[in-house]
Amino acid sequence: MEARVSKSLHLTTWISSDNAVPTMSNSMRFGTTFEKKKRLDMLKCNHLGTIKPAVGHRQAGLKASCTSQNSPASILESGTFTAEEDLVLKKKSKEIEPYLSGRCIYLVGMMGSGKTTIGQILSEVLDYSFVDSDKLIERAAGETPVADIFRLYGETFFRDNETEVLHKLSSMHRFVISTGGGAVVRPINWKYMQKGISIFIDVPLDALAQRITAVGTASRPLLHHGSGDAYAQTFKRLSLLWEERSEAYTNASVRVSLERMYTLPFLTYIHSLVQIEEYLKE
Ligand SMILES: Nc1ncnc2c1ncn2[C@@H]1O[C@H](COP(=O)(O)OP(=O)(O)O)[C@@H](O)[C@H]1O
Ligand SMILES: O=C(O)C1=C[C@@H](OP(=O)(O)O)[C@@H](O)[C@H](O)C1
Repeated sequence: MEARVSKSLHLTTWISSDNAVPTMSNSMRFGTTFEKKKRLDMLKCNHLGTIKPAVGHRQAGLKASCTSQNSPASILESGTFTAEEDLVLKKKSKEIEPYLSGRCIYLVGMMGSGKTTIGQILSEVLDYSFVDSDKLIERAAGETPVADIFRLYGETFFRDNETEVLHKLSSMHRFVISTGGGAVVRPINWKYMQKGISIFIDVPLDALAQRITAVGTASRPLLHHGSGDAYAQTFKRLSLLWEERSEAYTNASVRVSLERMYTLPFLTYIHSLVQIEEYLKE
């Protein structure tokens, strides 16, 4: 099956050629070598592949996000933080801004470490746009969920497209990018991510296994398992992946360890910003 589909999803047109942020009309286009059924899916879904532009000046005060459909318009305004915490986060982000110079922020870390959750809030605080690389891959495949991409086309196909997505994103500015947990394994991906600042969200495996067991493994094909104790199996699989990947995570510019504070959201964010600041001022 894998051999019959395009090697990549040709994510060509959603980034404008002059390296500016994508416009509302920049949508993903799909490869011409896809098998017939896939072409039909693509035609059906072609209108979905749009990334909203970075909100440079907060005209609407809200954040464009690939995953915003079911979220409150603004997480910062949703009561996640107290007014005081909100102010502290905004003050810190203002201090960082001149050093950041619009560079993208890549969040890396194991499945369930909170890359998406943290990334959405960081993007709001920094007045960046947020994007989840898995969502871009899914979108380019006609809204095919990651689990189905793995099942239908295999992991190599998924990884090739992950690399292509990161390549395209590497010419962007003012994006916080939540990457898939395995994006760190290919050295070429680091070449792209090093155009921006990468943050490794380091969470203990037992906390990851608890979170993932709570939400199930349906969307995480590498953790699918049969019957038996779900927590034990998830923990075991995460441990194996960790053995393969732990070294690759050390390539990140910054490590945010949530070992002791992963249940305190505000500290997570301020800690991430302070770590970015320290790195940028080095
Ligand atoms: N700091 C945190 N404390 C507790 N649970 C969290 C935290 N961050 C994320 N989660 C939960 O863990 C799960 C995975 O988070 P997510 O942001 O999707 O991780 P990732 O993008 O790294 O896979 C979600 O159910 C989310 O609500
Ligand atoms: O660790 C991995 O190899 C993967 C992590 C997933 O992303 P999250 O880390 O967002 O769950 C997704 O990219 C895919 O299922 C593979």
